[in-house]
Amino acid sequence: MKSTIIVANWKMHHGPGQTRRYLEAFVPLMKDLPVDRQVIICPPSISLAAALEATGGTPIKVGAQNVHQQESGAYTGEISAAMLAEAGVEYAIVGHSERRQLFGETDSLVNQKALALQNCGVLPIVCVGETLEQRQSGEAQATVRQQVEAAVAGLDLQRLCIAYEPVWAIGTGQTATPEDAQEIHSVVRDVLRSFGDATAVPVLYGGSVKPDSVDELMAQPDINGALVGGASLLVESFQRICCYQSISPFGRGVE
Ligand SMILES: O=C[C@H](O)COP(=O)(O)O
Repeated sequence: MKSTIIVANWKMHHGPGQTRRYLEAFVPLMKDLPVDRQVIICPPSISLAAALEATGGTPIKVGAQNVHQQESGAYTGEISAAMLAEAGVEYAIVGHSERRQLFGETDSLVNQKALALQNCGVLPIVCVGETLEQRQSGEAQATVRQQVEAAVAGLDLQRLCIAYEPVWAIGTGQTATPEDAQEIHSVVRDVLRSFGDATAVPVLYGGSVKPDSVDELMAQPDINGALVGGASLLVESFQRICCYQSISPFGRGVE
């Protein structure tokens, strides 16, 4: 796996036509992408085929935003991990806070989804993060620790990404300070150590990442990439995020 992972989560934006137009403009700009970077585009399910076609033969990968935990069955509107794999999708986000808050996804369900993905050769990007209330009551570390412990059980650490996304920073323009983000990332790393080779797992930061905040965030020793929502919707801002200039005195943390 590349040492820095930049993921675009388009959420419910960009249908197939817009996906094609975006990638026609974006893909050529990635010729200047530093070699240590992996860019992953996660469009809505209906745009996965368009994204796969537009990125075919390029280093850009495509990911889904969700998956169902069962192999198949009467689950109207759902998509299985095997279907994603068959289509050529290599990554999938699971446990995004919007799924947890709006669709009632629990830690246990997130774990089942991640296991289903790994069983089909799709790499899970597992999201964790505390709410504002939890942060203000001093429970940020404990919340994230518990989410990671539950999500990672039984998973192969060699084929996993974690994304730390403080809920209060998502879509608010209020990015965590690099120091606050680093503090939680080191907690994530600590939990991962109890499961195996913690250095194998890229830990991404998400929550109002913008072109002008990405450099400092990526300079933190335990931050190995970014999960970008709003700023990934426009080609120009996402290109600037992907091609950020590393100012890290540490180098990247993942080997
Ligand atoms: O998955 C992406 C995150 O929810 C961050 O979204 P945002 O960059 O719009 O805050």
